[in-house]
Amino acid sequence: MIRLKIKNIVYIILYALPNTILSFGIVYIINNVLSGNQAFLGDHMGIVFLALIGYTYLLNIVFQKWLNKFAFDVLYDNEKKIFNQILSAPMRSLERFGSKRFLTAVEDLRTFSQLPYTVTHTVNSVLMLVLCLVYMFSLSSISALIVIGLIAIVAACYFVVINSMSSQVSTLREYNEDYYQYVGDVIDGFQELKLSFFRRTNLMNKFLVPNRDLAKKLDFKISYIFLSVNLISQYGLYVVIAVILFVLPGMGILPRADVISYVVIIMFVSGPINNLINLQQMYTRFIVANSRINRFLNDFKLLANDVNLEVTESLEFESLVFKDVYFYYDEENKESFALGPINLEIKKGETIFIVGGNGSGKSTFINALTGIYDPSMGEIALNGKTENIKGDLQNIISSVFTQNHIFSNNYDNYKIEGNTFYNEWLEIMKLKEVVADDKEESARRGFSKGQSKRMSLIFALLEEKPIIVLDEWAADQDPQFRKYFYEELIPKLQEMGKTIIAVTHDDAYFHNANRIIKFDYGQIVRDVPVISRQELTESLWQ
Ligand SMILES: Nc1ncnc2c1ncn2[C@@H]1O[C@H](COP(=O)(O)OP(=O)(O)OP(=O)(O)O)[C@@H](O)[C@H]1O
Repeated sequence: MIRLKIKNIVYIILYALPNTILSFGIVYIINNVLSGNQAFLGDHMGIVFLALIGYTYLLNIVFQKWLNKFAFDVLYDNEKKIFNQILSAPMRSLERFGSKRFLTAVEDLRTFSQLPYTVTHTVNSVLMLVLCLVYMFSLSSISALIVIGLIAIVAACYFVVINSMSSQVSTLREYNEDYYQYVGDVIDGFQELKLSFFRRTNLMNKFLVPNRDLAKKLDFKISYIFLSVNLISQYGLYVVIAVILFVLPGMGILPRADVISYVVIIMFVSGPINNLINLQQMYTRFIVANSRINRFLNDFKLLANDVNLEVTESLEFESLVFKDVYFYYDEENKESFALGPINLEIKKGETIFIVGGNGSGKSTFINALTGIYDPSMGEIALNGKTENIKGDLQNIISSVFTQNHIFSNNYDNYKIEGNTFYNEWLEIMKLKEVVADDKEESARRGFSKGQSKRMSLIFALLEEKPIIVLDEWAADQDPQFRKYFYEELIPKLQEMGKTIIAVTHDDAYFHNANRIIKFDYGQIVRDVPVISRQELTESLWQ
């Protein structure tokens, strides 16, 4: 997800070099003034000193601006990318990997808001460290080597511990993914949870509490280790200072006169070293977040035929033909449920009821028909065309699914305000008293299940597509409205020239279709025209 281009590296170098020289100037002046170097005690040195501070400040501001832009590009562009990816991903990917992956990817991305702070501090700290080491070498190379050796030991201890942490940080994220699943269950299944004491306590005691306890333990362990390691670095520096004060001069390696410079340098560099150590945990988090986002982008990768599915022009519908179409939920496991072979032709203006027992494959068939599932085998021809028809299919079909959803905003191209068709259908759907006006917010308020299905059907009709697919639409309607739907609304939709494909269990109204297709074990076991009610019953159930 994050790739440093040559241009970015050049920017960092352009910032780092002058910043290094200026910062070095600051340390150099401090040291020389402290050691009483006459050349540095004039009045002008104060002005030079302040000027250096001013320049480094300005340089940092300019760099911060560039870095912030880079980080915000990464953050906000990837937010859009992740949204686009999830919207373009095949339904099967979402079903397979779970929608919580989307939530956690969005959260992982937020980690990168810390990127500018982390990078600036890292660059500054590394430079300061390098400069101070160079300065130490210029005073006494052997002492510098010993000090570097000591710092390297402290750093090595640190990195060993940190490296062992990334898998634990990753495990913590997995606990949090499960946690989000429970959050989703509480939001979506609140009623069911309210209804059952056992369900509530089991969710709490067997899932949420163990999950949060494990997460807390691990989070605490990770924070504790990070904290301990940070303390090692701080106290390690005191050890280094002790060596400079008491060991090196005693061994005659470091002249007494240079001890002050060494200590000042070490004190000066302790801030950057601590920074680098503290920032490591940010890098660990970045690495984990980056690899998780890459995994998300990879798992939900765009399928070529899902990209650029756009409405180009309104398309006439003539026929839809399935030729030996199969669909497997699990391609590897041939024992699992399979739809197919499906062979059928749907013609313009037909009213087809899809019937069959639970789990017989009706909804799976609807998903294949609407292009939501790609067939595993076989061919679907729309108006005789078989290549790249997915976009066309979606341009001619509107649908109300079993679990309909009324969006919080109007994401469609129609307007409902002042729309006579909309107002007319509010009357037809007997929603006029429920929805007082034709404002968007009135159409998107809370409804009863049956009312929300009626509203979804109005929205589907507003799309003005020739085929309308309804999955158990009438199941949530009261008996009166259900009768009204089959006996008046369906004929009205037929008059409008719609091709209707409706999944239904309402056998009392099967005769209101032109054709009944019955599924069993994923296959079409009956495909009968409706001639009379009597004949229909015989041909369907015998
Ligand atoms: N997302 C899925 N992943 C794996 N298997 C699935 C998935 N959705 C459905 N199935 C399986 O596919 C089979 C057909 O399910 P489908 O939902 O198409 O049946 P249906 O005829 O619509 O049933 P119902 O009348 O209960 O709505 C079932 O065995 C079901 O378990």
